[in-house]
Amino acid sequence: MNSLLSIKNLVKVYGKDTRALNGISLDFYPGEFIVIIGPSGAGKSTLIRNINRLVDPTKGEVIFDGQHLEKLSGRKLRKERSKIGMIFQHYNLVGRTNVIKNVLHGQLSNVPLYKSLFGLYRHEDKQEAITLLKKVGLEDQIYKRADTLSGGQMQRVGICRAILQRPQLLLADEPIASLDPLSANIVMQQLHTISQEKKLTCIVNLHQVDYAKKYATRIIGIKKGTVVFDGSPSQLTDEITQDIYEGKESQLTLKGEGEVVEKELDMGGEQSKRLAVGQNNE
Ligand SMILES: Nc1ncnc2c1ncn2[C@@H]1O[C@H](COP(=O)(O)OP(=O)(O)OP(=O)(O)O)[C@@H](O)[C@H]1O
Repeated sequence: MNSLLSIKNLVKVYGKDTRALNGISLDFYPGEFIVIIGPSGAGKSTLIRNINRLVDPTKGEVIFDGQHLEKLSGRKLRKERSKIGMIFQHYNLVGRTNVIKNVLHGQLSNVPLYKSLFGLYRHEDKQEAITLLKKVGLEDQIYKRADTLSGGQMQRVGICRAILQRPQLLLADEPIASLDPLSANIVMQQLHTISQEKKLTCIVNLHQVDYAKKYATRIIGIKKGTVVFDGSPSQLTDEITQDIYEGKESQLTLKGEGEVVEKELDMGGEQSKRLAVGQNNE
């Protein structure tokens, strides 16, 4: 099967020396529900944000639907981006606007500006927005202002908005991190159900390993900007999980040419150790 998204030797360095991604290569296939796990600072958000170019890669390739996204800009980039839906931790809704209009914003890239300004959305889009909102149990909230909803309800609106965009790929950056356990479970369940129904490829960053095991078709473990696990939920043993999360929180920094230094953040900040650097690392 051809991959929908292929990432090759992706490196991201923030500022002068914060190395968030350390040369990641991955292929993602149609219909996969992938959960990315890893400790805080591992590079999960950076990886997701490099895919849709919310963050620009320092080096490497992001090939989506046959296009090199790292090389695109302007209209071409916007066109490819419109095929990638995004769900954010803090929902990113327009609070003073009602729920259905927030969902219809998902279609903005396909609607001429003057139409969106006057709220002239296509009938079929409105119908689909209502169907989606009913599906996630928000039929009574359709005309309420978004900022009157609970966090869990807001995230379900976020899911509907991303789906109405009719994407090929759905990215979710810690979609349940701000929710209570009950709301988190509902949101994960609905995200999983809808993306499986629509046969969407979904990449989700999560801190909760139990949800990863429950919903993912494939789990990727990231540690210090490197893939340390890539397999099925049943292959993710307690030992491997412990290995991914064990150790002190640390940050990779660049020192001079080709030398990476790992700084242990919880040891007063100053204790560093030199790492062996492979051929592919910069
Ligand atoms: N905009 C930024 N500017 C500078 N450094 C950044 C920026 N964003 C992230 N970083 C750094 O890059 C590294 C990876 O961060 P990232 O947010 O991708 O990790 P994460 O695994 O998503 O963490 P968390 O689970 O806590 O959100 C960290 O060392 C972080 O401090």
